[in-house]
Amino acid sequence: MSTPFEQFVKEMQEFFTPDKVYIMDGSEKEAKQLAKEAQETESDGKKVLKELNGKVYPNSYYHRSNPNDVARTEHLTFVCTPTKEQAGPNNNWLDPKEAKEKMNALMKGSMKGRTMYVIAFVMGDPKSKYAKNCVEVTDSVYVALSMRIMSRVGKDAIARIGNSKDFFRGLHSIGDVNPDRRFVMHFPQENLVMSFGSGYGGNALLGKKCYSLRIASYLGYNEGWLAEHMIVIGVQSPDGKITYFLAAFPSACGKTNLALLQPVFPGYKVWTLGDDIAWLNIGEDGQLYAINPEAGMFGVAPGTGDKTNPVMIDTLKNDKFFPTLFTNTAVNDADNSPWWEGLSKETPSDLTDWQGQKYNASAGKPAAHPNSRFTVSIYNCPTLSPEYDNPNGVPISGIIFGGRRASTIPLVYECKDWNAGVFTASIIGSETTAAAGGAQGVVRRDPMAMLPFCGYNMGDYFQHWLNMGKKVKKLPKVFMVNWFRKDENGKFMWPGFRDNSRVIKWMIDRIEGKAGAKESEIGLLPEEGALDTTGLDVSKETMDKLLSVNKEDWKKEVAMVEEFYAKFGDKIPKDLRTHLEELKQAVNK
Ligand SMILES: Nc1nc2c(ncn2[C@@H]2O[C@H](COP(=O)(O)OP(=O)(O)OP(=O)(O)O)[C@@H](O)[C@H]2O)c(=O)[nH]1
Ligand SMILES: O=C([O-])CC(=O)C(=O)O
Ligand SMILES: [Mn+2]
Repeated sequence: MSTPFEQFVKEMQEFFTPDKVYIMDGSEKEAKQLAKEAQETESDGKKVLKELNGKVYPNSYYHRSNPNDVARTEHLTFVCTPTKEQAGPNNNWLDPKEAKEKMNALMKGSMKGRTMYVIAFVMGDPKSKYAKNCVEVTDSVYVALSMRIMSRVGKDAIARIGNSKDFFRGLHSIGDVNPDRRFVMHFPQENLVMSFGSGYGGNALLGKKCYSLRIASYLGYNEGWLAEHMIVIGVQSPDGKITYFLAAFPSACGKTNLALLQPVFPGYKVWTLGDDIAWLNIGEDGQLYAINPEAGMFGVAPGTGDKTNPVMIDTLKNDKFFPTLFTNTAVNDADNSPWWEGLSKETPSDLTDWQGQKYNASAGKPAAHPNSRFTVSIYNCPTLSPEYDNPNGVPISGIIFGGRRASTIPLVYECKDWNAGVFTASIIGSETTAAAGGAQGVVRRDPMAMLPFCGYNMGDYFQHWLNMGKKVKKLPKVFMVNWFRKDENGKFMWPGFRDNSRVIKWMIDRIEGKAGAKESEIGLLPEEGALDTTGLDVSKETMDKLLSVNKEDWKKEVAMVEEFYAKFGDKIPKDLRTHLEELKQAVNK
């Protein structure tokens, strides 16, 4: 008798008709073999991987994708629930039967002439009761290697699945990378995703956004937990105490940077647990606990440098885990190493750009794609928390929400209580970034930084957040931040990056009841002098502006929120409507 896993592999082989089937064991030896294969394999007119200079970044390989396939494609991403209402206005919807017919027509036989890689993986530590079993099949060796970095792949996963039928099924085929034949279809009720026509992270590494956020959020809704677009960090203060935080910012708005933060104050240290996804459960003691289901980081390269994020540079230079991938960066031909804007002050003279052309700086375009990324194991991170693979996760004392906003949102404020925090998170607005295709810099609502990732109706999701608050014993404090406010000349007013530790320090002091706050229309702002600006090169006037509430701006904000809420009709919980009404009155007074 074959196991359900073996039966699934057989079914997939019959469906995709690849020339070869390869079941990954997850070993380093195998990864080296796959990297070799990738350097010999042609896909979309070029070799899948090119080896980079191992003396600069150990175990590093370069991948250049099709220029039409460099980011998530939200307009081609669907949640296929029995009814449209279940998916909600936050998702594109297609009837599951129709979606399958569409995908079957594209995917049947699509692996002819290729190898089908079978990736059994666990999201979360295999010892954890919160971890989930998954299988992805793909015809992309780049995806297979990326999944090895991002999750726990191979033998242990196959053993954990055992004779169970209960595992996520992810079907991925890169097809001919034609955007007209590209779709990412989610079937939450069947624990299934079908993805065709893209090799890009969020579209193709199905354990990431597709499973650990869209499908998992739906599971969490039914099972009483939360799957969130959040980092997990422990912040150690001089007395040795570690305070655990979650932080949710929309894509390309600073999560990875905060996750690897090097504080400016002596005696403070950030311990990294996760940089993109957190699963939140209520522990036996009634507290909120978080695990990071991932095992790697798929991070934005531009802007990452010695000054902004020295810990990430050390991570990329670590030789612990094989391999590290660089996708759509530029290449410095002087030493065959990856390069991107912000890595060094000077642009190297001998660059090949992300599209494989000799770089000409005078054309005014960046050499690396704005959404170029590295894929690196979290075990390479020198600040990895010893609690990272604690099967119970870590107890959370603070939740930070944020967005990218040139105006309106102060540098930081605290929400009065849990429900005010849920309300504040539900109205987050953020300027769109290069992490998703389409126009950039447009303010849109992105509640909890989950707009593109919530696998069900966001009205129900807000209610689920409120319900969780009723069950958690010692509720975390909730904060809102904005690192991206700009002055009249379009310059960032706050230096950001390492200086963000100043804001975190205030939060710890608030949690401990040591720092002051003053009431405002939107929540609690740091009291005069409560935010430590020692050694900071920002004028008092700028600081005051950063911590101010402009009622005219907020009137416009409220109007945008009303418009957003209206899309959900009576699915918006009453409590959130009341909060909105109160905010409206406060800013109109
Ligand atoms: N001005 C400013 N830029 C920042 C700050 N933190 C991060 N950035 C920049 O914002 C971009 C995205 O940052 P990341 O930390 O990679 O974003 P992320 O939230 O992890 O993104 P995803 O992986 O897409 O979910 C990078 O170009 C960073 O250099 C900050 O405090 N201030
Ligand atoms: O996986 C991805 O697509 C990259 C990412 O973190 C995001 O877009 O939020
Ligand atoms: Mn993300």
